Amino acid sequence: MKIAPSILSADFANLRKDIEMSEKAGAEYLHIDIMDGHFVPNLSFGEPILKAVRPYSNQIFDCHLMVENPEDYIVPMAEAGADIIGVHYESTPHIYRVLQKIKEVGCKAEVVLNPGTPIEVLTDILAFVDAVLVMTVNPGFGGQKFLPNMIGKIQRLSQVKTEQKLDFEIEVDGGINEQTIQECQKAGATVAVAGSYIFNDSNPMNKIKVLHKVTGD
Ligand SMILES: O=C(CO)[C@@H](O)[C@H](O)COP(=O)(O)O
Ligand SMILES: [Fe+2]
Repeated sequence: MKIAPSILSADFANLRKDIEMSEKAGAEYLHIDIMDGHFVPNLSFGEPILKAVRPYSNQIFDCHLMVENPEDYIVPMAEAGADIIGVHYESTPHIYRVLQKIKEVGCKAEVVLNPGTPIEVLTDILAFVDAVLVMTVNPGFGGQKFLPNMIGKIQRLSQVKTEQKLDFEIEVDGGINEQTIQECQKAGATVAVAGSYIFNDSNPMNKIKVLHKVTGD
């Protein structure tokens, strides 16, 4: 499985060091949580941080937008170095337009679902997206407990993917550790975000390696 360390739980005073460590440990993605204090009840950081760290990593920059009016952030994120831009289905009445805009600027288009949003809302856009991010906690904060009900949702999404012979990534985000990552993988997830599990440990590099190891990489 591909691993996406979430810098929300990194040491902000030593961001470059943590990012370089995560690449050295073999993490394929770097997960960047952009929160505006409106769509979710928390503020994180914006594209200046992305721009500042971009020169120090060759990882795939996976930007998870938790903002209102996501269309306003697509061009700034792409210019700052995003590779994948994830937009919440719940954050716009025009999800298809926003996903189109992401592709127009040359990034991969990812749609994100809150725990309470069923996969059926994606029926008519699944063939268009590069990735679906299934939130396995309520968005807004790191360090929350994995919601086990989300396993059935990942399974159903994976089943649709197989039946329709589609090839989007299935990403999971929230409460991922060495147990929950294996349950998500069995259900069909292909990418896992992990924040507090990695960065709250005294040996974060080892934690990234453990996640790869338990998922067979
Ligand atoms: O998008 C989010 C939270 O809204 C995440 O990406 C968190 O950063 C994951 O943190 P952990 O649950 O792994 O601590
Ligand atoms: Fe996230």
